[in-house]
Amino acid sequence: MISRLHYISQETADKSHLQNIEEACQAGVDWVQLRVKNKSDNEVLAIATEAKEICKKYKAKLIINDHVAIAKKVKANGVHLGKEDMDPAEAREILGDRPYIGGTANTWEDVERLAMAGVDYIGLGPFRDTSTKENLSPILGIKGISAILNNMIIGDIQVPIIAIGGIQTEDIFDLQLSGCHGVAVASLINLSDNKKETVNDINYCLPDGEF
Ligand SMILES: Cc1ncc(COP(=O)(O)OP(=O)(O)O)c(N)n1
Ligand SMILES: Cc1nc(C(=O)O)sc1CCOP(=O)(O)O
Ligand SMILES: [Mg+2]
Repeated sequence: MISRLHYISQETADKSHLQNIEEACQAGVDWVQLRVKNKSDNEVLAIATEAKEICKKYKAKLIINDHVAIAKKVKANGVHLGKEDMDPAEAREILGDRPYIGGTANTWEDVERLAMAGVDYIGLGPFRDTSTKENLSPILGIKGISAILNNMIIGDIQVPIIAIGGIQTEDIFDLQLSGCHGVAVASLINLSDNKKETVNDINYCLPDGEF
């Protein structure tokens, strides 16, 4: 089952990826994407190994951003791959059937391509501007996201869509009404002064149940 809330790790001014992951898990997230940038493969592997232990303790799924070999080594629950990353079909060959493979889309053509490639979910964004990621694709807003979701209905494409990029709690009802399966957030949780309350508020806006 693809969770409706995807928590994305970040280093913040005073906390490491691992500290933020532990706090997010304590606050109740059950899907953690480890997104480490600008570190060597060995450093990412070391962080991923510890992240796996934290996720195991809290029964959360661990998804590794970008690094397929590291996902395999630490027996992560899946990988998230962007346009510049490994092709999802190649990742499937390496990882086998079980792990989740997610892909990033910014356009309808991206969604069609990823659906054909057999990804398990699609991260669709950016919803709005955000300083969490460099070199953002064009901003979609609710109109852009709704247009793509309508095309999916017309084309009978049924891959869960996870909206991403600058999402705040008050955006989530509209995103959910537009047909998104869920949302992915980094700074909303990582910078929160009360992570439990933030996670509860996000979950309140998302329906229960399986896709
Ligand atoms: C759920 C989700 N959606 C999109 C992304 C972006 O992935 P990518 O395009 O590979 O960019 P980076 O995250 O690697 O900068 C994501 N990570 N998660
Ligand atoms: C990792 C990422 N990918 C995006 C995309 O549009 O593909 S936006 C984004 C950043 C998400 O972090 P925050 O919730 O802090 O904005
Ligand atoms: Mg990437």
